[in-house]
Amino acid sequence: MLITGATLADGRVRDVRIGDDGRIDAVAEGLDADAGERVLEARGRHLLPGAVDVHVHFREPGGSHKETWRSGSRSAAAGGVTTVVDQPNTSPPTVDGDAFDEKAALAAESLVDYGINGGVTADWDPESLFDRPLFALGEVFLADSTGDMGIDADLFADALDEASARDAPVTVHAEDATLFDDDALDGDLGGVGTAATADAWSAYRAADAEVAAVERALAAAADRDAQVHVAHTSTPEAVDAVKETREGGAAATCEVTPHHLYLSRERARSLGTFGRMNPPLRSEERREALFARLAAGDVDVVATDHAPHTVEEKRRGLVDAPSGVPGVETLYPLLLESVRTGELSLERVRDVVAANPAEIFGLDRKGRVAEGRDADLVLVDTADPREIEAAALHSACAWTPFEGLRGVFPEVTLVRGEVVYERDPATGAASFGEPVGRNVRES
Ligand SMILES: NC(=O)N[C@@H](CC(=O)O)C(=O)O
Ligand SMILES: [Zn+2]
Ligand SMILES: [Zn+2]
Repeated sequence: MLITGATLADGRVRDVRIGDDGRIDAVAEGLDADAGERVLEARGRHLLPGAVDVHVHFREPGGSHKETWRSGSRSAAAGGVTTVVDQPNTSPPTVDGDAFDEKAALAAESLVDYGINGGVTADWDPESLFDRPLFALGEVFLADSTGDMGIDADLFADALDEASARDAPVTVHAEDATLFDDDALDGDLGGVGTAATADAWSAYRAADAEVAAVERALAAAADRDAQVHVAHTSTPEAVDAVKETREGGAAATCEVTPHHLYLSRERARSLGTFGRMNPPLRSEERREALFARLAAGDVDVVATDHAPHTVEEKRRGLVDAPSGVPGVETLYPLLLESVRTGELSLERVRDVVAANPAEIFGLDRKGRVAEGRDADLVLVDTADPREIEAAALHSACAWTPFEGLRGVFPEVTLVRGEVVYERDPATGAASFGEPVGRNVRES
């Protein structure tokens, strides 16, 4: 295939040839189509690297009423995400080789490339996990979240040792449950769907509880020479702690989610229990400070923590509703809208969703539009925003916390040269390709 006249993230206008092996053959000017070669005319549109979303929950095995590998990967493809990394809090949890194999068989339904993370619980089996093409350890839960996989400091230290011995990164969910404010959940919470409910959750899983856990996790990892990636940092303080640790010479990176960048307690009042997630939404002041760090280049990765639950589940009262919001399909769209409005540079967005996660996790064929890399590509008209509406998205959970915000959505998404998603710009009609996804740790 030949893609002609595309604008790259750095502003260069180039033709891009994709070889039969699904890799980028050439990025150059003035390439001519070979006989029989498919040509994608891209003039006036941007060609970006497919996003590498290192934090999704596709729910299989065990939660297919919330999401499946098929529905989740369709949602990813429609949002320009070409690689996803699935987290271990499924049922059964991915804590040993058998559970890994069960998940890997289901992931064969994926339209996009994927990694499968291994989890840590009291009865995990590192030997059999690392025997498999494991992506990384994580998310290792330092407090309970969906799946109740919270572990103590000793087990976390063991996990760091096991990972460090094999040069495997460790993604950590850092909150300290001993610092949660139980009083926040007492009294009248105002009922389902009200501002009081979401506010109570944010007060309960307090910002300090995250910052303390992040600092401790960074220190424990540095002591053991382990590579640590802090998932979903919701506070500017935690982002700063990661940056300082890295400047001190340790291998530490942070990730921020779109919901912590675009929603806050003040902005998401109407979400009620639909706005409950871990770590929770913070104040508008903290959100702005987090966004400023993204713009300044202090955020390493933006990943979604795509955590679908059904509308029926999210409608339960504050204490019973599960934590988590979907987001894999709106990652690139929200960030590209911020490019359109001048808040972020396109190169920054490319780096935090594609180039950086690929580099941090050692995916040397992903994350860049360059010769020799996999042709995981997104074609998008960056001047054409649409209103985000759940009805037009593809997650099985059928709702979005970003309803009504604007997003810039892909027209075409390619995984190793195969078209996995195409949207007719005139009618908006979506069509999907075959499940070509592969485990990125298998060559
Ligand atoms: N973020 C969440 O609130 N929920 C996630 C788990 C997690 O990432 O902690 C889920 O799997 O539902
Ligand atoms: Zn988490
Ligand atoms: Zn998660």
